[in-house]
Amino acid sequence: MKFRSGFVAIIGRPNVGKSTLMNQVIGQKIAIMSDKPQTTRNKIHGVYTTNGSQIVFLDTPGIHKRQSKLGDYMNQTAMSTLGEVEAVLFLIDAAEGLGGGDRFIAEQLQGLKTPVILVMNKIDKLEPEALLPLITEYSKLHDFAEIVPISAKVGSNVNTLLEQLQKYLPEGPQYYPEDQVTDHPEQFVIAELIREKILHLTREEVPHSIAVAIEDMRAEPNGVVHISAVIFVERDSQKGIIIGKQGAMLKEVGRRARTDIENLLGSKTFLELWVKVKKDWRNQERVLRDLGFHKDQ
Ligand SMILES: Nc1nc2c(ncn2[C@@H]2O[C@H](COP(=O)(O)OP(=O)(O)OP(=O)(O)O)[C@@H](O)[C@H]2O)c(=O)[nH]1
Repeated sequence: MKFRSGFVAIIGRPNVGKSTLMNQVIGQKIAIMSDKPQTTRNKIHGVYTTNGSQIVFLDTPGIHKRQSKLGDYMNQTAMSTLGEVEAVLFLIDAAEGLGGGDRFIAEQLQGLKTPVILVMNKIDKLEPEALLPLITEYSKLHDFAEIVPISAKVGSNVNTLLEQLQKYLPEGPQYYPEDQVTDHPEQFVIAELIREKILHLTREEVPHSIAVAIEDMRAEPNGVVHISAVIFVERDSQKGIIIGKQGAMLKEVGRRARTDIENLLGSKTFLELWVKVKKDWRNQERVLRDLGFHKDQ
């Protein structure tokens, strides 16, 4: 049997469970999960390899209505990906039902030749009898190639989804070694781990308008990895919240992030965190580029 391989894009509103699905498929914590929308901002390749096939997942940022220049970048990155992949997984939150956000995405899919699979996620939160009417409703949005209800969190029906996807894979090479699950540099994952801790710990007080940049990362001769990271916020008040009373919040962010980073790297880590205010960074194109967002990525 010939080897089959291909690229599959995951799209959907923020918070529908794209990262959770990616993690369920790959079985490792690479995409970052949070209860706050828009935590996934760069494309993360998750690679799923079996004996006869390989699927490279592109975890595209949430396609949503334009709000700022950052929103623009996210949309463009996502849309340009869709024409180049074997299939698109359009994830929706079945527990929330059909709303303006999903309709907006469906509109963007008009004219797209790539097969789109509607993945109805979070069915663990749904009464079984609610599923069929929901399928009927969503079917009107687009001519979907398949409709697959799943629970990414519990893992139900995820295997069926993977089996369905095999159909769309052409004969092709094994792009990545089978033990590789992501092609993102460790530094990106580390920055996202730090961001995740801040979002979790500060809850509603700090919006998702924070960015983390790894300034320096090197292994000391004794094997300890020294990492220096800067947390960018938009306002002095946000800086105060992240630092906390006598630095307590920043210390806790660092403690939790370090634990995860040590697990990721498999070595002892010294983590240094700085907080800087960059006013209105989300609307400054140059700053966006400095932080690694590119329109043509
Ligand atoms: N009950 C339930 N919760 C889920 C399921 N999948 C995801 N969630 C939860 O939904 C929230 C958002 O999940 P994420 O995977 O971060 O969502 P996302 O689409 O990657 O979000 P962005 O990165 O903002 O685009 C988390 O709290 C998940 O635990 C599911 O199948 N069932």
